[in-house]
Amino acid sequence: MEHLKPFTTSDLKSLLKKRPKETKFGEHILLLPDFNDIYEQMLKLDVTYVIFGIKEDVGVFANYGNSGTYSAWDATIKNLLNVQSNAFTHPKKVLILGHLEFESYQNKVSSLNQNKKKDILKARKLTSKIDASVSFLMSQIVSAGKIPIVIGGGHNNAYGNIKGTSLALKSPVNAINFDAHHDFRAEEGRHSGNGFSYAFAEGFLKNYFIFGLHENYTSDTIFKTLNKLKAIQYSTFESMMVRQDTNFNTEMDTALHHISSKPFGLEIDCDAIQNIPSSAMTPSGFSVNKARAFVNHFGKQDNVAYLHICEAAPTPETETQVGKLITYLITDFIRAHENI
Ligand SMILES: N=CN[C@@H](CCC(=O)O)C(=O)O
Repeated sequence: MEHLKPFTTSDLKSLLKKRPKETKFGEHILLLPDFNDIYEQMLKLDVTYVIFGIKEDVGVFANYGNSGTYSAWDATIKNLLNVQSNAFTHPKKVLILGHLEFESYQNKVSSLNQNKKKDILKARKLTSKIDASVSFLMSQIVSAGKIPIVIGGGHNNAYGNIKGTSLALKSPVNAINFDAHHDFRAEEGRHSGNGFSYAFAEGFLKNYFIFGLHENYTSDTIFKTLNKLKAIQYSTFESMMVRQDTNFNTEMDTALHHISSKPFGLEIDCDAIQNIPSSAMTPSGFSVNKARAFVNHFGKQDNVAYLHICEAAPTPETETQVGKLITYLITDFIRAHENI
């Protein structure tokens, strides 16, 4: 498959840090022996989760955001492989597939200027090409009966995740989004701020819940749109964590009620977590432990169809912490789902 870079045994060897009397996660995960007909191979494998990365920040650029989401996969994989293999982490249930790489698009975008309208349009066209790869890979994994765990890239990739899952299941799907932003901007060409509006308009997304929307970053027009649509519900960060009109657990239950009657995507935007390097880093947001509790709550649902952790933008100084954060979220998800 074009753009898919396999994760190989030599990649594994170079990242795994073995230690006597310990067994690391990476010593028990599965890899594909070759990359011909990955669907057929996945079908035969006794794994539940297929992990892959998306190395891109084209969609964030196309939405005037700060780049860096390209690096989240590399930061994550070196950390994930080196956590412990034990009764809590379930590595034998995991296939590490590899990552989607868009080198020529990334190079192209590095020569574009966000202040030029025509350059933004070029980046939006490239984003829709990325959509095609993401949705195809997602549809292959979901059709093979597995749960994709998708790491990295901008939130534009929610579109490909939802579309691919919906095509595989031959039905629209629901989604829950832990996010400071609605990502329901106008259909003005694809970017990181309109993955859900495109998926909704095209009939791939049915019920959508935005959890922890920041009131300062949602326009009046968008609030009117969201309030008009029955299929969309939201709770704001301020209503839970500042004014305390409601609370985190009550809102998780409201959200669950809205989305869990059919297969749903679990979308975690790292810009909802306080002080995490991301495309829109925030000094006011949910704690890491709240994010972990959220993943646990939705990860343990029968109908969860995939997990996507996106928008983290690590630097060389922060990559260990970001990799560790994403690893906690991945293992929380697997642990919750295994204990259903
Ligand atoms: N949830 C993420 N959202 C996008 C868009 C934010 C916005 O459009 O305001 C991002 O940070 O890139």
